[in-house]
Amino acid sequence: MFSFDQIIHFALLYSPLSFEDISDRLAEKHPKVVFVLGGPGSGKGTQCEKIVQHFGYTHLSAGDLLRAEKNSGSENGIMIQNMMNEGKIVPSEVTIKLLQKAMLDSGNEKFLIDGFPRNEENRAAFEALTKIEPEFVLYFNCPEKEMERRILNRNQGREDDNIETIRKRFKVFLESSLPVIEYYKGKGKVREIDAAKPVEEVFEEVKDIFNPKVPKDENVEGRCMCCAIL
Ligand SMILES: Nc1ncnc2c1ncn2[C@@H]1O[C@H](COP(=O)(O)OP(=O)(O)OP(=O)(O)O)[C@@H](O)[C@H]1O
Ligand SMILES: Nc1ccn([C@@H]2O[C@H](COP(=O)(O)O)[C@@H](O)[C@H]2O)c(=O)n1
Ligand SMILES: [Mg+2]
Repeated sequence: MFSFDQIIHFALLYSPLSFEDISDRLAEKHPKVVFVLGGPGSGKGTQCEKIVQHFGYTHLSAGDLLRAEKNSGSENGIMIQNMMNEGKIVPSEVTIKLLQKAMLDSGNEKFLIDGFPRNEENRAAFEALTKIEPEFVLYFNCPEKEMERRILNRNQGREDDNIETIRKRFKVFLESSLPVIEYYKGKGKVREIDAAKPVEEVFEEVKDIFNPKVPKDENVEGRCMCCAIL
């Protein structure tokens, strides 16, 4: 037998549901979304895997979804391949539809959306179509030289992990993605992390964000529980 989520998945794949239909179904789930941003190679995917293990989120990488769509032989495949090879940002409606499908498919309500929104068009379109406001934005800040070193050592067979495309991706990050981070800074939503440190040290900082320590109440410190309550 198929689960409710599987039925929704097939319905989305094989019927021309509008953005409004998909958005309504998603809104019913009241999803909790964290955007995960940072330059190419800053460690977004690496840290997302760890957050999933510790905090029960579903990780959705916009880049991974686009790569899967390209490989599926979809009508958008060639366009996605060309954009990725140039480090350019794929039109928002393509990426948002993939994200929405994946969110409905997951059966979860907590999502790490990695590598999205990548530009102002992504941000505004997602907000308009889904009406979802992120809980916060996790920003992995890392020097370009370190990101370049990491990507060139990644060895995952990604076609865009070559020095020519890497430089283009850095340029797009500076020109189009940083302004999105600034936008969310203006709303007090950015949690910035020093991503140049080793993986486990970065994750220590990440954990504090997802699992904030309860601050000690100075007035209560040093008193017994009954005095503290009084
Ligand atoms: N803190 C770290 N220190 C050293 N290497 C790291 C660190 N974090 C990730 N890496 C390595 O750097 C490479 C890039 O990491 P990852 O794929 O997580 O980056 P990303 O931000 O998702 O990149 P992209 O935007 O290109 O998808 C991987 O090979 C990963 O193992
Ligand atoms: N919102 C997005 C995210 C990604 N892309 C394209 O995918 C490439 C790889 O992305 P990663 O996050 O996996 O590095 C990226 O360079 C873009 O071409 C996109 O178009 N829109
Ligand atoms: Mg990644």
